[in-house]
This record gives sequence, C-alpha cells and structure tokens, in this order.
Amino acid sequence: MIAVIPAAGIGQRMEASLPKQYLQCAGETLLDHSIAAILAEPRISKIFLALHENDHWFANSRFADHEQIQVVQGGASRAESVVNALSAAINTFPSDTLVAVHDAARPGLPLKLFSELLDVVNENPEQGALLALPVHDTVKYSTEKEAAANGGLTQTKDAGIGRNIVNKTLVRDHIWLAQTPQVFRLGDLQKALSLAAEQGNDITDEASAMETLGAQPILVPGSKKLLKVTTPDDLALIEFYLTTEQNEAR
Ligand SMILES: Nc1ccn([C@@H]2O[C@H](COP(=O)(O)OP(=O)(O)OP(=O)(O)O)[C@@H](O)[C@H]2O)c(=O)n1
Ligand SMILES: C[C@](O)(CO)[C@H](O)COP(=O)(O)O
Repeated sequence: MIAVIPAAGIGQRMEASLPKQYLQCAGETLLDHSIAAILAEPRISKIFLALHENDHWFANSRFADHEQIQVVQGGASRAESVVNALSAAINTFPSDTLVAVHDAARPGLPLKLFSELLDVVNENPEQGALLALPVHDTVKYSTEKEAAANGGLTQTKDAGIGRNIVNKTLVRDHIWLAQTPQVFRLGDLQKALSLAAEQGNDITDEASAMETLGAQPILVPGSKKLLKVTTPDDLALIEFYLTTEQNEAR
C-alpha cells in the first residue's frame, strides 16, 4: 500500500503568515504530524507528498530526506495535487495498488482508525473506503433569503448575517462528514479523477470522483480528533487533541 499527502495548499482561510501545514502544534508542524501518522502504519511502503512549487519549508522537516517519501509538485487545486501524485506513483506501482489519500491538514489521525480503514479496504478494494463522522446535530439545508424569495435556490455557504434561511431539514441519520484518509485502487482513482476533470466536476474528495464511476465507498467511523485544520479557531482544538494523544502514548 502507498499514500498520497496533498500538502500544496496556501491555507488562505487560516489567515496565517505561512501555509497552515507548517504551523507548529504540539511540538511539530501539522504536516510532520500527518506524515508521522501515515508512516506509523507498517503497511504503507511509500508516501507521495505533493508540495507547492515555491515550498521552501519542507526542507526543514525531520522527514525532508526520508527514504519512504517522494516529493511531487502540487497543482492549482487539491484534486490536481492528488492527480500529480498518482501520476508519479503509477510509474513504480501497479494499478491495483491501494492508495490512501490523506490531507496534511488533518494531523490527528489515530493509528487504530487508520488500521481499521485499511482492513476494510482490503476486503472491498473495488469500492474503497474512507473515514467519516456521523453527525449528531440536526442538519439544515440553507439557501440565500433573496434567492429563495425570487424562487431561486442558489446554495450558499454563508451569505452574511440574516441572509441564510432554512430551506429544509435533512434526515441526519443519513448524513456523514467525509474525512481522510480515503483509500482506493491507484488505477481506479486515476481514472475517476481524470473523468471528473474532463467533465469539469469540482471534486473536493476522492470518494466523490469514485462515485461517478459507480463505486459505493464504505464509510468507516472516524473521529473528531481528525478535524481538518482550516480556520484559526481550529488550532486550539487540534493542539488539545494532539497533546492529549502524546500524553496517552507515554
Ligand atoms: N492546490 C492545493 C490545495 C490544497 N491542497 C491540500 O489539500 C488539503 C486540504 O485542503 P484545504 O484544507 O482546503 O487546504 P488549503 O487549500 O491550503 O486551504 P485554503 O482553502 O484555506 O487555502 C491540505 O492539506 C492542502 O495543503 C493541495 O495539496 N493542493
Ligand atoms: C477531502 C476533504 O478533507 C474531505 O472532507 C475535504 O473535501 C477537503 O476540502 P478542502 O476545501 O480542500 O479543505
């Protein structure tokens, strides 16, 4: 098995002075925590790490010259970074190799969960699997007030205070929040991402690309520790989880 770590983002939503994957937390950068979590699984033989073309931070990582890591150039989107990494991997690994794609921005990956995920995929390689979090809150589908008033249903994330209204309440028993790693066969994932790009689909995770090929990826319960560090208020939370993990490991 191999892994891909997309780490070529700029972390715009984090509003930091450097890309968020290089922020220090619990003694290491977020990226180094993520790399260490992947390497802790002995079934992973190699990591293809996608870095921004102007990345000058990874050279200072304790993994900079690690024999199991091959750096590739990232792309303009997360999906493109993953495609570039897969293109490098296919040169040395067969197309039926299982590949785990894991966000550098999710440093709190427990080995137990990663191992459970790989066990599931080993039994279901054609469907693949991903860690995901079942939701415990009531889930609202929102539209922008003005659009709804005019009969439109433009889907907005945050139209500003007082401008999002409830369009409907979703049945939360069927709602899961996708996390990473997401694990599929190398050749299948390459084909799925290529098709998505041809169709102009805005792919935000590997499973959605695989679904367009008819795959039914298996959802494996993840953890709140596996939060994606995205905005400044995520830092205190991930610091808590990583510090707690370190204390429990002692
Ligand atoms: N062109 C890109 C964009 C993102 N990523 C990576 O994909 C993961 C998830 O993306 P996200 O959380 O959106 O990170 P950023 O794109 O850096 O964040 P932002 O959208 O706030 O800029 C991150 O590890 C990020 O480094 C990547 O490899 N290549
Ligand atoms: C892949 C992912 O982490 C699954 O939830 C998410 O889609 C990444 O989104 P981002 O906007 O690239 O952070």
